[in-house]
Amino acid sequence: MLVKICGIQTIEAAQAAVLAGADWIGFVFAPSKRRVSLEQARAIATTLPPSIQTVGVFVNETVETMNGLASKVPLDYIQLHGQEDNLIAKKIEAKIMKAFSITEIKQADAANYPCDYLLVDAPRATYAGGNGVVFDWQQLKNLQLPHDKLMIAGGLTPDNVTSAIRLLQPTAVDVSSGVETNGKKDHNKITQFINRAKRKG
Ligand SMILES: O=C(O)c1ccccc1NCC(=O)[C@H](O)[C@H](O)COP(=O)(O)O
Repeated sequence: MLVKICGIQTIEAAQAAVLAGADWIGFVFAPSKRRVSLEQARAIATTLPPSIQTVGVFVNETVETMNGLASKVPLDYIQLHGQEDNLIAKKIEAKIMKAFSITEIKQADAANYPCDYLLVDAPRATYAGGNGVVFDWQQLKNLQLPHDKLMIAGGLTPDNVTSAIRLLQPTAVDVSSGVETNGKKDHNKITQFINRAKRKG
């Protein structure tokens, strides 16, 4: 099981994710309480070992801005978290995670989207993502999405991640709010989440 810890804003939180065995850390460049600047993301990225990959999260951003940040941070993946169409994805100069809200996803659109991972998230709320809301997993189970590209998110926590994995059999899981305490990344929760997702300890 691959794990992405999203909304990283400090070197300490990034190191906790690295130590716990995360596969990706996410930097949010969209409107969010977790938004980071290019400089913040770059300062964190320079401390990372090659074992972990970086993801930049964007919502309906211009291709020029996304490709610019991908080369400057640098970013291994761009996560398209808005209503970006296939043509946008084809112009991205990084690997791609495409996020779909469970209320907007259409099976054919998702299955044909040119991306490395299909991320299914909860409905948009205050922000496009990172709202800590669980959706009805049965709705996703009813869609026929390729399991080898499937990533799930939306209100996952150390307590529910095992059940979500058992039911949906994704390749990867993604979390932000569920590994925070009082709005800050909680290193113990990061470790617990990753251990449970990867069935360690
Ligand atoms: O995390 C954010 O603040 C955010 C804001 C705007 C767009 C996307 C955002 N996050 C994207 C993610 O990949 C989150 O990990 C995902 O939405 C799950 O978040 P959560 O429900 O808080 O675990």
